[in-house]
Amino acid sequence: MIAGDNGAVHWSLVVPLKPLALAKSRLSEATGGAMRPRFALAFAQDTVSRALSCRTVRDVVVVTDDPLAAAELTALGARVVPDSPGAGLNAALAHGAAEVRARRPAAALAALNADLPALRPDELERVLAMARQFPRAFLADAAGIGTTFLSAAPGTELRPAFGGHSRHRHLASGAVEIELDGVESIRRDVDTGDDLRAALALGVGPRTAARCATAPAAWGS
Ligand SMILES: Nc1nc2c(ncn2[C@@H]2O[C@H](COP(=O)(O)OP(=O)(O)OP(=O)(O)O)[C@@H](O)[C@H]2O)c(=O)[nH]1
Ligand SMILES: C=C(OP(=O)(O)O)C(=O)O
Repeated sequence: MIAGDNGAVHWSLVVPLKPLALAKSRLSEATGGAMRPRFALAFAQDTVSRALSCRTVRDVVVVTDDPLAAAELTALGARVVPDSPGAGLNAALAHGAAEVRARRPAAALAALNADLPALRPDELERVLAMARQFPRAFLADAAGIGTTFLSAAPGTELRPAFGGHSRHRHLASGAVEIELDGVESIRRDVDTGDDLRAALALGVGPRTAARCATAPAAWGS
């Protein structure tokens, strides 16, 4: 386990991101098809930028084949690796986790969705502090059906089972559910227009706010 000066674990986060032209398909109705990739990029930029600002986050590895997202997220300080398995979300996460452990076998790592534009660093710090107490731990999404965060302590495989009703699958796999009050920003993934309105109510990062400001009537911003 890598510990900082004050004994805090330093985490590697693995963030999966679909090619922007395909990402956030359920948002099309709310944003229009032409704008949807830009929203998907803004969500990822706000997620990665705020995750990188956490004191206990050592690095963020983004798994994506999208060239624009790769350039923009590299500029923010992320390390981008291609989605070489090309076999969906869980294969991409396993690949990202293997990339982290190839460099640092004793890394504490966690998967984090790229669609958390309201992410607050203080809330992520609390989730990470709780997660370090368990071999594997996860946070359910705001709906209580899916998952937005899954961690693996050093020496433990991530074994991601994201997609659809993943909360149940992660519980069944033995991962511990993190039940903390006041971490809504990490649970608020954005799939639909209603999700985006909920994220805006929590307070989104600057790139998502700027994107919503181009259509204030739709988002009330
Ligand atoms: N690298 C990679 N990331 C993926 C893949 N599928 C989903 N993701 C990412 O996994 C996270 C959770 O996925 P979803 O919430 O379903 O996002 P999405 O697939 O863009 O949304 P929909 O098109 O509406 O299903 C998001 O950060 C996605 O970009 C994949 O095949 N490869
Ligand atoms: C990927 C997931 O769900 P969604 O596609 O609904 O965000 C999940 O919650 O595991």
